[in-house]
Amino acid sequence: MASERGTGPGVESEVGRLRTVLLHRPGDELKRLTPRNNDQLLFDGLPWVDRAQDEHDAFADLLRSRGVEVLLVSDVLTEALTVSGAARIQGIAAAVDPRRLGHTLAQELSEHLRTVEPADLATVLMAGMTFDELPIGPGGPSLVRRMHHGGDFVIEPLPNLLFTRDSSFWIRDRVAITSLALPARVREASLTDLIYAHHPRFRGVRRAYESHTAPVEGGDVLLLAPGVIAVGVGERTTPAGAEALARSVFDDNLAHTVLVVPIEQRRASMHLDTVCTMVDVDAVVMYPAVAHTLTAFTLRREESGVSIRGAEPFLHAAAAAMGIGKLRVIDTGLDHVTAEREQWDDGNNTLAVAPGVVVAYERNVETNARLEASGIEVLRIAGSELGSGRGGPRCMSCPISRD
Ligand SMILES: NC(=[NH2+])NCCC[C@H](N)C(=O)O
Repeated sequence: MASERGTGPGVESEVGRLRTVLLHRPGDELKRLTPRNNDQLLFDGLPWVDRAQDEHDAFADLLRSRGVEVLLVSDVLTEALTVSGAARIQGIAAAVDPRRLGHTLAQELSEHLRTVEPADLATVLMAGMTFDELPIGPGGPSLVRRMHHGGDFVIEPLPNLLFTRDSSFWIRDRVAITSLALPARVREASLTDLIYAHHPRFRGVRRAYESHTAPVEGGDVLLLAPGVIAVGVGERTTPAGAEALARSVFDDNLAHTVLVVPIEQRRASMHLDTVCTMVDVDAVVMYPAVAHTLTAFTLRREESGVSIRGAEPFLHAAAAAMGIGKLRVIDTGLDHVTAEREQWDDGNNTLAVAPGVVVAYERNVETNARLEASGIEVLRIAGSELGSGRGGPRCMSCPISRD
């Protein structure tokens, strides 16, 4: 079981020594991708699954070699489903959609899934199910069953589960279950919700941000310093989501300042962490094209309510909120084309395992060289297959405990 307790949960920064992290080893859900559905499922190609798993294993091993405890979604999900009947009911209810299946089939399928072993149920919840795979006999007549093609999904697969950053994140000792913006990802949060509600390891953990309406995704949330959070607003997190998150962290005393950062609404910059991640307590790596144009609204908790200032340059607003003279930007100084290519390949999407030590994709040769020239230690991983989902080391990890 992955449930022996290591360090207690809690995350207050982007860079404190990483103790425990939640990853998802890509599995059968990636085998569902075809040239017809990959766009909708938010992959830019069809990854070679075995190789993606090798790359991911190397990523997890690298983290372990640095003393990080790695929890895998499939393990904690299976464990939660094993110990809790309520978890099973919750997972099944979120996966079986009567609007799509009709009542007859939805009921039959739910009944069947209640009898399935936890590990197999976990697989169905992650990898989905096709009509061909429906294990149940004809039962009552179902027009739905007759009219769908065998390869159609009875339960949609969740290939983006790989990006554990987006479906939950921690602020201090609380976990936030996010509200994902795009249909292909909405159900992911039902699994993180289930894990944190029912896994014995997380018993008693309180929630942050309980709004399940306005979209907020973890890739948009950066914990710049204790009490200071940056939230990107663009393709995923909405203004209403950022506002709701700010109010909620103020109410719960988890932060005093939230910087709301508008980012371009396009795929290349879908989350704030695709253009900016922290590499040290006072340093970020940023996509050069936006480094000096990014702005921020500063929301502050005041006695009289919430004040809003700005927008003003992000780097100034951030340094002021963090109480430091200057937020260092590692100047990747790249020419436009290289910078754009490496941004697309998640060169700015680094995961800090300690201040000044980051995991990065090896393919972003120039960005990594600049990071090293600035004194940052870069731990390189392969990502030729993992990267086809457009996510790097930060997106693929949800820190649960940092010093
Ligand atoms: N935090 C991140 N940048 N996550 C990347 C998520 C990639 C995923 N394919 C999506 O489009 O949603």
